[in-house]
Amino acid sequence: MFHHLRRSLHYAASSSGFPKRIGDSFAPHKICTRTVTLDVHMNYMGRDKKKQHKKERRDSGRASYRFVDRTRVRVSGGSGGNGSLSLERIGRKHKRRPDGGHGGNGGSIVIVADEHEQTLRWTKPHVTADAGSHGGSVNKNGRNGKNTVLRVPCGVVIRRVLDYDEEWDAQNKTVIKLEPEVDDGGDVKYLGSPVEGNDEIDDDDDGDKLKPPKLNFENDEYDDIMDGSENMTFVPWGEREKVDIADLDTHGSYAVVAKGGRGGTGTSIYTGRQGRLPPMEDIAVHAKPQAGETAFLELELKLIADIGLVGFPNAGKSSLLAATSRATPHIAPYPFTTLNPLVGYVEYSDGTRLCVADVPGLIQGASEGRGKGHDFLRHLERTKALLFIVDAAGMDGRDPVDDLEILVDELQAYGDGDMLNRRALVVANKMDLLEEHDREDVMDGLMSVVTESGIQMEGDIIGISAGVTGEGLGLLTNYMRKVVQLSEADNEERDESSASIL
Ligand SMILES: Nc1nc2c(ncn2[C@@H]2O[C@H](COP(=O)(O)OP(=O)(O)OP(=O)(O)O)[C@@H](O)[C@H]2O)c(=O)[nH]1
Ligand SMILES: [Mg+2]
Repeated sequence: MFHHLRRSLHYAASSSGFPKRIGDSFAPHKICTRTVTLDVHMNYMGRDKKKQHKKERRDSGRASYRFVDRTRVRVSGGSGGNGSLSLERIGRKHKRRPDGGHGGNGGSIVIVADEHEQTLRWTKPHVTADAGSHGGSVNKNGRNGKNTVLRVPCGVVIRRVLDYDEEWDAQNKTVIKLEPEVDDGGDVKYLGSPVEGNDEIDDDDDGDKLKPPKLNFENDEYDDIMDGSENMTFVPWGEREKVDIADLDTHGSYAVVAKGGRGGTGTSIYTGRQGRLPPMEDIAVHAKPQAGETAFLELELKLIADIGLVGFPNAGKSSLLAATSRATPHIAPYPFTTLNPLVGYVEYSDGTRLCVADVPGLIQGASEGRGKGHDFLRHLERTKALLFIVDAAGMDGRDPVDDLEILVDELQAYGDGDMLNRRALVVANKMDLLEEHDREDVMDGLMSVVTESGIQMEGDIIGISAGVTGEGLGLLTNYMRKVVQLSEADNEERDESSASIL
């Protein structure tokens, strides 16, 4: 059938002055043939249609990407290539000239902060870099393996989970690999395998290939093992010691998290040396490449925004972001409409712009983790200023003054308690629903909370209507810029004073 169609196309093409044969190098002819036959395929073959449909569905899902702000990944640098043991025969004599090339080095894994990235989006649990290729005869050195670059958003903290035989050297900021212990009997054992009577540890009984015990979390043995060994250092992933190895907070900052292995040395290193070659066994030892480093990492994103919105669910945070920036957050009259932090940019006529983070609503007990409080508060840690927003009309039967008190208490209780050591704005939203005299009461109530608590408020409390009339938004955006400028000046001053102390 298709053959038939192609032929008719062929005739059509030839009659219109196109080259005659299918597969001819003349481009228009090729294009014409391919597009038309593909269309026909789609009509007659359901499979292709299904494929396209699937692709469309996939693409439509991509538009609203999944926000991931915490992930675990295992990274391994590539191993080096073997050095070549080649010896070139010279003439007819039993003379050999070493001509083996060196192995290439393995690629490393590099994590780079990129301002165009929004989320920790790759999902591979184990990322590896290219291995170096082997050296060859005639002095051919192996190619170095390519580095694998992982792009992450700015504000990612990289934590390394220490393995059972690793230790953190805080002074040099490196991970040290511990040597296996050798006991009195000459047996080698790793620090992580002090479990006595576990036959699984050394099943081939050659003493030097001791592996850490495999812990089976599903059966009761695990508890027994943990009870019986006080000095045991082998602990499951989740409970192991973690160390911060990098904080990628600016665009372009990077960290090499797993180095590639060095390539093996080829025999060409002995070219031109006087005397006999060392024994082949020795050469072979040096020709062996190094394996790449492996590391278990935890990546955690802490948004870096100029202003963070702090408020109860339904206070109108997303409405404010939508009214002042080009961001399009979901807005709806039920709590926890926003489930993932979202960033928008407020633009000013002079070209400056502010990055504002809409963080999901906080509730009482958020500082203890209630309502995913820890996950949301984390994103406020690095903001330059805070914007407290309360629902002045109390639409959910809440009281704006109580709300502000609770928010302040929660921020105070979170982490080191330094959340409130930054400048802030206090905003009363939904003012369109209030009568004139009610407005004054609310403002007075909020003001008393501000004076009692430790909020470093800039200017007055601002009344707005983010979702309906838009009143007060112009004033608010001006205040937002001012508060960020003041906060930047504070930070510079602090940096200067700390530098002068040093
Ligand atoms: N009358 C009035 N309603 C508003 C105003 N601003 C927001 N709303 C309404 O309040 C409801 C909640 O608004 P959101 O912007 O989704 O609130 P949110 O703080 O982002 O809520 P979560 O995402 O659940 O934390 C929506 O139904 C809005 O239409 C306002 O100024 N006046
Ligand atoms: Mg919201």
